[in-house]
Amino acid sequence: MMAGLASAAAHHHTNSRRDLLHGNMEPQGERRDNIAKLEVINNGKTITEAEYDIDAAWQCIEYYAGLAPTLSGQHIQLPGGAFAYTRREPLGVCAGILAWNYPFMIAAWKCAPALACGNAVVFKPSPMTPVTGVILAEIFHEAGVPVGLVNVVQGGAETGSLLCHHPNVAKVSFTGSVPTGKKVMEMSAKTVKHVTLELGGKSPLLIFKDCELENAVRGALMANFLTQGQVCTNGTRVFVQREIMPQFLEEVVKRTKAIVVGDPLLTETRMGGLISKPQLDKVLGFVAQAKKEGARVLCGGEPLTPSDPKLKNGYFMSPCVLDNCRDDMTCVKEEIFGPVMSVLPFDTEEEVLQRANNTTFGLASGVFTRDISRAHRVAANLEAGTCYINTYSISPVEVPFGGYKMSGFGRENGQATVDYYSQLKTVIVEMGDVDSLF
Ligand SMILES: NC(=O)C1=CN([C@@H]2O[C@H](COP(=O)(O)OP(=O)(O)OC[C@H]3O[C@@H](n4cnc5c(N)ncnc54)[C@H](O)[C@@H]3O)[C@@H](O)[C@H]2O)C=CC1
Ligand SMILES: NCCCC(=O)O
Repeated sequence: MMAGLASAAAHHHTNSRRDLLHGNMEPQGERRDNIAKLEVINNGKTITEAEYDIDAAWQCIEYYAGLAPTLSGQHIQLPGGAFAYTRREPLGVCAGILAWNYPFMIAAWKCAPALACGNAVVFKPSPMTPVTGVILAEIFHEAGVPVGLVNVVQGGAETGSLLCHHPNVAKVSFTGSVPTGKKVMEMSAKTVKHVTLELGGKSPLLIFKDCELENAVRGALMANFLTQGQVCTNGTRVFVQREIMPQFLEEVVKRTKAIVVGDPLLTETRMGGLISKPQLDKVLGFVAQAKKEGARVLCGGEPLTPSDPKLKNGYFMSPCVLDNCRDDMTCVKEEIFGPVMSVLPFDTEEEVLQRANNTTFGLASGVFTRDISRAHRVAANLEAGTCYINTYSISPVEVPFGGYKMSGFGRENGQATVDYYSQLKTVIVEMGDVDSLF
């Protein structure tokens, strides 16, 4: 199969990539609503968030469709009239191994730049969420993408491992946990594949006393409770300057308690069910461990059964705010991947920067302050691939997304991603006689 994909990629490269991507890719109206509903059923996130994800997916495809015709090389003049130029060429077959938290959107994040750079794609959704990735592939097909250029394989670890070992796969782009990411890198090393790893995080959110408190509270909620807290960039270590801790906690707890948890297909619902029973048990286990280590549960952290009988077998829990946290606690050190916010007091900028960076992760970070100098100084000093100033959790397609440290490497979205889905060929041209020592 991979040889066929490689030839599809070559054919695609010599045709107009922009035309392929510009074929009617935008799912509109009823279709967009249906994909969003399927995403809810697939994943458990709310319909409001799922609609956002579907829109973000086609924005990504539109963006790379626009970028495709701008890809170009460089002309370099050499002594004596000789010159060189570079060509940006595809890698070949790019494999995507996906997580379950953003099934449709992440499939688009992996396909769009790969296709724009002239590659073929084969991606594997998580076995927890196999549905909507297939729809994306169908949309590509309907839009005129040649057979063999975008492919979906279903399966779990074994299928993922086959992709990482396959000699005709040129690149693997992986989204998921750190332990699996390490395995993907190791397996891909055997055939020296290009690798992008989008892994986990334990991101810090720094809230200074001079912040606009209302926005800081909103930011902290967005940083913790989207998609039931199952978001890799989540700012789950919320450092709050001691002087404003009481007001901050009062507001955050009041609003966390007001989050409507329940049927994710209803537009008024703000939190749906977690992905699986094991995930729910794992998250509740983190809350239990936090209590044991001295954290105080200010709200939530309990399994929840919505009143609607059809939801009785769902994996719901009440969103949780933990106070009295210390940096050495398990809930502060490990990625929980559930709706659990840990709040920590701090006194000085220097101290909080040192504590914020004291982690092996480095995916995202955030700062709320009205002091513009502080904001940029803190952003420069935080060890993370993204730093939000006075906002959190947005991932516009125009902007590179990816990690530092054990949160991974390579980038998705933005122009920078072209570097990770293409390779440069240098062509050197002599205009005169060959200089020879022999
Ligand atoms: N930071 C993030 O974006 C994510 C973090 N997680 C964390 O990871 C934990 C485990 O969740 P999983 O879905 O099992 O994550 P995972 O990282 O094991 O799986 C992600 C993807 O990798 C595939 N995979 C698993 N083992 C593989 C292997 N040996 N070779 C190649 N592919 C393989 C899976 O089928 C899935 O498509 C969660 O509880 C959560 O804490 C999970 C998903 C996303
Ligand atoms: N805001 C996008 C996050 C994507 C991810 O969790 O993989």
